[in-house]
Amino acid sequence: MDARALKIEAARAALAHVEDGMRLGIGTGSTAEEFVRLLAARMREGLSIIGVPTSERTAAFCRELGVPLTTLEETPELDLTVDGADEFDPELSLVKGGGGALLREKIVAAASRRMIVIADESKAVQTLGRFPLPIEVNPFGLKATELAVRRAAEALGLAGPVTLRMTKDAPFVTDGGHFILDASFGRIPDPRALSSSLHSVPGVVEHGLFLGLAQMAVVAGAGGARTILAQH
Ligand SMILES: O=C[C@H](O)[C@H](O)[C@H](O)COP(=O)(O)O
Repeated sequence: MDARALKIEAARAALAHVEDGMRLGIGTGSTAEEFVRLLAARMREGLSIIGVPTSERTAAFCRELGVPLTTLEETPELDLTVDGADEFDPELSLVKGGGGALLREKIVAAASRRMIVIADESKAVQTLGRFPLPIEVNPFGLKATELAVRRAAEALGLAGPVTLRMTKDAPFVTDGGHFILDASFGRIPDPRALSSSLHSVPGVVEHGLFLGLAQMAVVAGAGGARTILAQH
């Protein structure tokens, strides 16, 4: 199976958990887009849901395919969020934000009763940190915030390049108007400690560690899709 087929497989398995009338958080990224395609097809057969998109990109894609959308202002409580991840560990702690949507993704996941992660086996790790951790920061005071992030990480024994995410020749700007620092710490043995440490840095808007948010992952590999349930 090629990479796209695996994403479709995971998305299809997650779609089985979507019920008529659900208020859905709809993730961002290439795997989430496969979910939107399948969701739209199921809706053409009669399924009725309302979705809250986790990014402008997902919103545009949903509109293109006719998936009805609402906002957290109108619908502040959701039944289920289905989203991709950049990596996940055996406890279903995640790193997200490779596509820059981590802030809205986290707000939407936190507003949902359940979160299902859809991924292929390449995203599975024993310890988070192989994928550089995206940290969303306010553009004001960028250098000072970057320095404080490095110091916060160093206090936990973490080090490595922290780089400003760029598009061609300008900083990448998130849907919220912020920048992203990608922190290559290599290994994050205590994600909870890093999470609270990063949250204490003024200028850090959010980070891509999703802890205790996902209840389930459907992970597609050569032998089909397997389900992982979180213990929390
Ligand atoms: O900001 C982007 C999101 O966190 C994505 O869910 C994540 O990057 C995974 O994307 P993909 O399914 O394209 O690998």
